[in-house]
Amino acid sequence: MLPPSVEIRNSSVSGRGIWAKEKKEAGSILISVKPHISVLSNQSLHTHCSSCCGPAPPSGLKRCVRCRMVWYCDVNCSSNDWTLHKLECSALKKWSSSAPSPDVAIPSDAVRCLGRILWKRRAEGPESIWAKEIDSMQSHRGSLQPSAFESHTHLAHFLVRFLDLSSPAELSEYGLSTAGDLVDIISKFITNTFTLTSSSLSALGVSVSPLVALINHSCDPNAVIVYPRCSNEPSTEEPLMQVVAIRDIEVDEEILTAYIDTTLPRFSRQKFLKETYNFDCQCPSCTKYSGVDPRESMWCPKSCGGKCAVPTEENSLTRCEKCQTPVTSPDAVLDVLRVGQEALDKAVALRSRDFNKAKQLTTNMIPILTSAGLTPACHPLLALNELHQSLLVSAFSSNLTQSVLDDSVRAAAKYSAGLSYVLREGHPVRGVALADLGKLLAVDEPEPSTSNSSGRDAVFPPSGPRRLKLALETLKQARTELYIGFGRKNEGGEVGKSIRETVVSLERELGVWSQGVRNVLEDMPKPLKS
Ligand SMILES: C[S@@+](CC[C@H](N)C(=O)[O-])C[C@H]1O[C@@H](n2cnc3c(N)ncnc32)[C@H](O)[C@@H]1O
Repeated sequence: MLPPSVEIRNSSVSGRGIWAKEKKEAGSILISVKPHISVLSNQSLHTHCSSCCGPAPPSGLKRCVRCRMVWYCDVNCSSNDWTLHKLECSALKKWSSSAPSPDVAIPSDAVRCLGRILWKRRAEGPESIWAKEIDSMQSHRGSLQPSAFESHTHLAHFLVRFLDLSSPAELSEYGLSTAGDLVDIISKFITNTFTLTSSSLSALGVSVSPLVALINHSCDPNAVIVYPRCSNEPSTEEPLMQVVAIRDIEVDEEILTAYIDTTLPRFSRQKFLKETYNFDCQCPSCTKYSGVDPRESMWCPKSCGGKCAVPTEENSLTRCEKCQTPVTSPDAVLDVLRVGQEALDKAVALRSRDFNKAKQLTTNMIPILTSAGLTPACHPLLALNELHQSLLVSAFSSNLTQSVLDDSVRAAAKYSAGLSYVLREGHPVRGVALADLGKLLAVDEPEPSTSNSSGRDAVFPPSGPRRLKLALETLKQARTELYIGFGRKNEGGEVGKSIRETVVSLERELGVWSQGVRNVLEDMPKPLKS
């Protein structure tokens, strides 16, 4: 159901879209729906519930006893999912028994999601509202990009195997008359699917909502899609998908979200949008960016405080926007950007297989990119700092030393600083990054510095009470941003909730510390009055 404050309109450039009928403030929830279908990724299947998509409850998840591949919070969640799961349960068993190796024993989330769409379509009937809403989603069947042929063919091949179809005639059971109809449903899926995320924005799988899929794209969006998860309890309403305004939206303004990671440089964004969504983005960030784009920026070679655009193959002569000093060795910068991207791709791929190698790569690469002059907002330095922070934090459980903690704080601070140039205030990614930084600053220091010298004070991160004060300020800023990004009504979602307690305990701790100092001062011998 479309809320009364928004409406569907047509645009000559981007087809249908959703427009605001009322003025909406930043942090307003514009749309709140349960997606038609949500499916966990293979990695999340045993850590999250396949019905409400929430994390494992304290008592642990319970596995489906038949296929032994999907897990649920409890019997309520499993029975809520049963009407759909019963259709896929035997298909999952069959797939796994014929899989050539254990790492391909479960079909991808895309194949499982398409399977669920088709099974549900068959169960509801092609004339049902549910099926009509799915059918109404945009398809690019007639104008597929050559680069998309392979992914569509792959998906079609695996889907046919998953549904156990032995002839094209069997497609009719699902309301599809030809192989072209299969391509159509795959194109609808690719064009209109969202990443299902946790309450702290980790990718969990995919979801499909024909209503939210009506929203068009901008690289500088005025709204975001979140799954704030306001209760830890399993619920039939979850996963709840919400579209939240991240800045004030005027009457008759189009609501726009970003389909892609907008911290990427323009070339990568445009390539991805063309290949996956079949359009050339004409948003202001792609066409009218004035000044140096922070995603592709480096510091002035003369350190005047200004920035230069990083050189590209097409334009190697770039200058500081403030003092006009040219970038002296553009080829060296181009090499560093290329090597940095390769290291990022390799570290992401190694992350789950060889954690230490991934950490070594980010540890070695970040100083090279930094000393080449890239700003913390520049790609791929921003992404490397994010990855480095998360790799260091994963090392906490085995070995928390002061230096690992300080390195994590520094990486988190650089990541947050970089994001602040690229994403507007209130973007949930900024809010979560600030919350992570604040929480790291609030971790008990294994070996706090006892030095009060001014030299030590200049070092980042500070130690002792100055560190706690910084933690408190960071968490308060995070709370402000999370209230926008995850919706004011949701009070910042689960991340907002999780930092509230830390803020209270930090205020208490700092209050106790200040009182302690006052007591010591009062106890000091007073100078004798002359
Ligand atoms: C999720 S759908 C959005 C709704 C779609 N406009 C419709 O009519 O159903 C995504 C598709 O909308 C179009 N689209 C979205 N944002 C666009 C934009 N900024 N410029 C041009 N086309 C856009 C593209 O065709 C894209 O593949």
